[in-house]
Amino acid sequence: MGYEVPLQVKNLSFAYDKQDVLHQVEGDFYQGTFYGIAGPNGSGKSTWLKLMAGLNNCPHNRIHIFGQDIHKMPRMTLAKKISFVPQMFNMKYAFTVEEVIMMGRYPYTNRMTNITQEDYDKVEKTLFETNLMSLRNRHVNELSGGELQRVVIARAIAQDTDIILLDEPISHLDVHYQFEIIALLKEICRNQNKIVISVLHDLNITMNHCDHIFLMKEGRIIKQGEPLKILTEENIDEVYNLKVNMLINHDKKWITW
Ligand SMILES: Nc1ncnc2c1ncn2[C@@H]1O[C@H](COP(=O)(O)OP(=O)(O)OP(=O)(O)O)[C@@H](O)[C@H]1O
Repeated sequence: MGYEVPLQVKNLSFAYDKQDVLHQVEGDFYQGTFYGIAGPNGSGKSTWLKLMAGLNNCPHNRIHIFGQDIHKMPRMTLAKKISFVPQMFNMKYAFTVEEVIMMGRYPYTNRMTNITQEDYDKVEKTLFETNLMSLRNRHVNELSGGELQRVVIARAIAQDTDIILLDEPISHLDVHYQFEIIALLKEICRNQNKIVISVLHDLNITMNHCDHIFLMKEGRIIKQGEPLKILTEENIDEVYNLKVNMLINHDKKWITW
């Protein structure tokens, strides 16, 4: 089936039981582009991301991935197209870091019964890229929150999908790893031509690193576009009810309050 937009969301509304949470959300997503979704708590960011990940029961004909309705895609086909890094995760079992990253290869290994050299190579490369070599044999239930977060991001990278969705991926990371993970996501996005979509609360990171952002409020997209045009003092006041100042210094922009 033909398509013009690799990932397309059209007129998407969604409710949990009787509570309407998303209202006519729309977005076109292209490869090689890093997208941010920002907005206040409870504005529907995670719900939208979960619908795009196929985790919530998506209405028919609202999300198309390479021309196919996500609603009709078999789970394993979807798992080769989209990886998802959730906001909350707990790892109760004593798997090693390396084993958890290998779990990202699940869609390619006939449910882990046929792990090939390609899968081992991919895991090795991911361990290196995400700076997790020194932790590879550690048990994930004994890691710090930040270390675990890097492992879950690494698992998504090893899954090698066209689309990577992340829900606040840097919230537990110190500034060094925040920088490293954002730089890695941008590099993967550019060099491997992926669509990366991340919910981000840090407006300065969103401003300086995303190519395109969606600003949400109460289940609606209020504005979308290039960060510098969207994260204006007026728009931030409208969406967050907060007076901020914008400082622009050469190629860096800072929002302060
Ligand atoms: N599983 C659920 N069942 C019922 N209501 C839910 C569920 N998940 C979220 N909600 C509600 O839907 C609304 C949007 O939640 P959502 O998690 O999508 O917002 P968010 O913008 O990601 O918020 P945050 O920034 O706090 O993570 C909220 O009112 C929330 O209480």
